[in-house]
Amino acid sequence: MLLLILLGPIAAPAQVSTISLTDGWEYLWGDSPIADDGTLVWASGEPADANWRSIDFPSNPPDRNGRHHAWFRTTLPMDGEWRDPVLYIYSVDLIVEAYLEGQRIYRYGNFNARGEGHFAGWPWHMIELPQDFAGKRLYFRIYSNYTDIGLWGEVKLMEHAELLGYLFRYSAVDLIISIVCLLLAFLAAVLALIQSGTRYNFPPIALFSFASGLMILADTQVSQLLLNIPLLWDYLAAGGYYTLPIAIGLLLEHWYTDTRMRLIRRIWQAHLLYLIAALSVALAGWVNLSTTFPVFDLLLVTSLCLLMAVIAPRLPRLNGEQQAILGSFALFDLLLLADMAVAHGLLPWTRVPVSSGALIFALALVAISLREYSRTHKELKRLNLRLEQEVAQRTGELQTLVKRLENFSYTDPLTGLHNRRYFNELLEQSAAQARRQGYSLTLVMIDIDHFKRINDRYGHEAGDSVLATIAQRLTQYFREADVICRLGGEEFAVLMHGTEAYDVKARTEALLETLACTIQHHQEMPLGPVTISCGIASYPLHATDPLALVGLADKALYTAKHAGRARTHVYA
Ligand SMILES: Nc1nc2c(ncn2[C@@H]2O[C@H](COP(=O)(O)OP(=O)(O)OP(=O)(O)O)[C@@H](O)[C@H]2O)c(=O)[nH]1
Repeated sequence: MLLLILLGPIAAPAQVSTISLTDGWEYLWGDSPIADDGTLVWASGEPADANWRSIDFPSNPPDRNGRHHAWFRTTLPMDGEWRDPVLYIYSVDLIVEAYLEGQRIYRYGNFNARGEGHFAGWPWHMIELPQDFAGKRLYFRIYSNYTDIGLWGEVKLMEHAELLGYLFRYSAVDLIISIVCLLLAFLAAVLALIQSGTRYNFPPIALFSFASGLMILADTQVSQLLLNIPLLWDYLAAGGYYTLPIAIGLLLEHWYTDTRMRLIRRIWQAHLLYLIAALSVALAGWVNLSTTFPVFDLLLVTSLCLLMAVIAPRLPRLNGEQQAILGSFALFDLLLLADMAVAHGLLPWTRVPVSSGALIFALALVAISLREYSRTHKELKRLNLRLEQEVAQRTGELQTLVKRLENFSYTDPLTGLHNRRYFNELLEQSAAQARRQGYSLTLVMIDIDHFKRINDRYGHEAGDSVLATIAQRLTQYFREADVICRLGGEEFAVLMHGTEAYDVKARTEALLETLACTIQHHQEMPLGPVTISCGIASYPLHATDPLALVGLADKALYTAKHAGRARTHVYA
């Protein structure tokens, strides 16, 4: 788009010293007789002068009546000084020979002995003229089995050096538009690959942009400078042109779900069939490529009328985007029809800006498709966000669950105290800290005396109840900083930070006294007093390694048991 804007002023046709050959044309139906010396009699004009009739432009004289030969002539103007003069012709239907006063100066296509030949493409023509051409008669011998016969578009006299500039000025915009269309086709094809199932699907857009880009490029006059094979360019132009209704049909098809969809499908299928058939028979040499164009034009006009008849009643019910697509499509159609009318001589010759129509249509499609794409993208983003929130919420719930599970794995279910696993980990950590920071650590091992008897006498449930009560007592009795664990069975451990064994001994003895005075109950049944024995060991008083405290406190507990139970013993 930027290039288009920048090249706008350059592309505007500048005033060059050209002369349009619009006056003094004459025509003659048929082909010239051949003189004894092999020259064409009409090329020098004299014997048949009386039969020449005047015509506004050397194309399609009246009363053709199926004839395939026509001659045209004019007298070259006298004005101006010329250094390297050439005659530029926009196009010729179909093959041509040019003579300047009997001398053949140009030929395009091959004439056989009967003066006939095959279609060789529709390029522009440049005929070099001698410097002294002024006032001389110029003759054109034309053969055409096409609907048109003669020269086409414009015939201009200009300096050789000016011709390229002239062609470029008229082709630059088309060249850029064709590149833009091909680029759009590439982008749409990429989007079609990565994004499927949107309302405005990208494959027909890619096809349309590619077909129109190809058609515009092939029709651009400078394309002949890139590759001088006119017939190839005409095949490419035909391929692009014939593909356009297929792409449009594919695009419109999925707006409908009823019988109209089938009609649109039939239309694009008919065009696909025509594309294949026309190019095949032309390539096989059964017909000239040129003759496939008028048939296609007829088919296209019919298809456009049908499409419009299908779409028009539904127009008010279409959304804004669909209306925009149809608006640009209608504009493009009008330009195509205008170009067709010019090509068939129904309108005076002019350069119809078909390429701009194609560009507007392709850009409208792409803009709308990208909007749709970004809408889908936003929706996806919203869904993603919701998903992330849900995942975060679930993760939070999961973390709570994990925490609870962790608690379970560190808690003794009967007493609610920490279990042996917790004790082991705590001891490891506390030992490391005590070593590093040099504070003391005391471990008290507590075991209920003759617990087996309680179980045996009152039952297991009563035993459980005693365990829970003792645990409760321990919790109440020791400080919050002291960690009480049930190591298993009727054995408990209390780990105390920053305390010495003998301070702790006094505390445990006070506990023993309290317990000795307490009658335990189970379901209001008195069980009698329950006593405990304690073994105490301290770091660094008794061990150089805090981890050794378990063994030492155990030994002290063993001593307390052997000494008669219901007592506390400090490791010695
Ligand atoms: N009710 C109940 N009994 C348990 C539990 N865990 C262990 N026991 C019982 O506790 C008793 C422990 O008995 P012993 O190891 O002989 O010890 P004791 O009878 O207390 O004897 P001393 O420790 O020498 O005073 C066993 O009968 C175990 O079955 C428990 O969770 N609940």
